[in-house]
Amino acid sequence: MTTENRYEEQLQAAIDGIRPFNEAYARRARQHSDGLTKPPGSLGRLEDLAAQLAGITGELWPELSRKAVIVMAADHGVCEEGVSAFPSSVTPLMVHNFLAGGAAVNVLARQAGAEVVCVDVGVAAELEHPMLLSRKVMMGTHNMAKGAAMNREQALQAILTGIEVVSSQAEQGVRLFATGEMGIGNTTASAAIASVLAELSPEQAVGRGTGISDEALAHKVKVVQRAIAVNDPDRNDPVDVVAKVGGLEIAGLAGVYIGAAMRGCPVVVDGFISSAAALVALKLAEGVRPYLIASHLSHEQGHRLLLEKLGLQPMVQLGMRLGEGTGAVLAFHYVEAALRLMQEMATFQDIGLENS
Ligand SMILES: O=C(O)c1ccc[n+]([C@@H]2O[C@H](COP(=O)([O-])O)[C@@H](O)[C@H]2O)c1
Ligand SMILES: Cc1cc2nc[nH]c2cc1C
Repeated sequence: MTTENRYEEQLQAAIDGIRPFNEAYARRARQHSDGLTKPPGSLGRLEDLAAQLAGITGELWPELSRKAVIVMAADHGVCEEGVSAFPSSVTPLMVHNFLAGGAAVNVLARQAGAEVVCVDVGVAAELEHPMLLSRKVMMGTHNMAKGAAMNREQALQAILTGIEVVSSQAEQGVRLFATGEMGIGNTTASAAIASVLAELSPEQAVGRGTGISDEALAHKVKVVQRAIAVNDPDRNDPVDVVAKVGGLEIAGLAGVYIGAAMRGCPVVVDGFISSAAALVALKLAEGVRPYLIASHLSHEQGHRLLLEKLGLQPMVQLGMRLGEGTGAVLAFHYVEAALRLMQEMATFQDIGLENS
């Protein structure tokens, strides 16, 4: 059997292993929240979140205090087309920053009591650090405007890496995940994926990323159009799409969603890139859907339409467009709030009001 076939089989086995959502527990959580000392439904999305968490875990108020953001890092050959405001050399510098604890995501993770797990799935520089998970599939992708970003085997390897990282974290006791990424050029790859898999036009999907000019934005649209024309990705085959016009960190994050669903763990989706990865995961395995929690609406132009296509509703809009998992880690506070309300609020029965 070829390596590629072996990877295909491993991915299929993971997809087949996704745990079904427990509707009965979601209903029980709703009954419980209706009995709490508030008008029914008055805690809005927090009540939906509590019901979702119960359905995911099969527990009324699950213990989710061990939490981690998985930050997948990789580089993009398409950067040679001039699609980002920053050079690819920033990617390894930011990986060092994550490992030293100095990036925005580190600050927000410390505040939320979460671990930052940094994975090199394809940074175009040699990286070594005791805290870095070195899972390099290749030294950055090829330029998708000229040919496939990677081959199918590499895309499968990156997806399996995401599944493996989440499984190992879950085995170490982590129960709540967030997705994050670092990769100069990855809004171009994400826009191409959104164009093909969510059927957005490149004009709708392409945004300013790290902050490009009007002129560079028009050029970035053309680069995405060219990448799709040159590679002709098969929209019915998400692995083909992420291989030809995607990125290693995006494939890795698709694996993170599948791995979380296998392990019965909720996973909070960050911004535009993390949402493009969620789209790949959902096209691979619809069973991932109930495990996804959208966090924020990114300032990146295509994010609103992409979330609509995904059927996900973000909790907040803060004008953020950083990535790294920053928006998702902020949303850990809402997850914890939903659980604490369920667990700590008095019921009508407690205060002597039986039939509210
Ligand atoms: O998460 C988002 O919505 C988001 C929006 C714009 C930019 N980013 C981050 O910026 C980098 C990609 O931007 P660019 O312009 O290089 O494609 C990458 O490291 C992302 O984490 C992230
Ligand atoms: C400095 C910097 C930090 C980032 N974090 C995520 N993407 C980024 C892009 C840049 C340029």
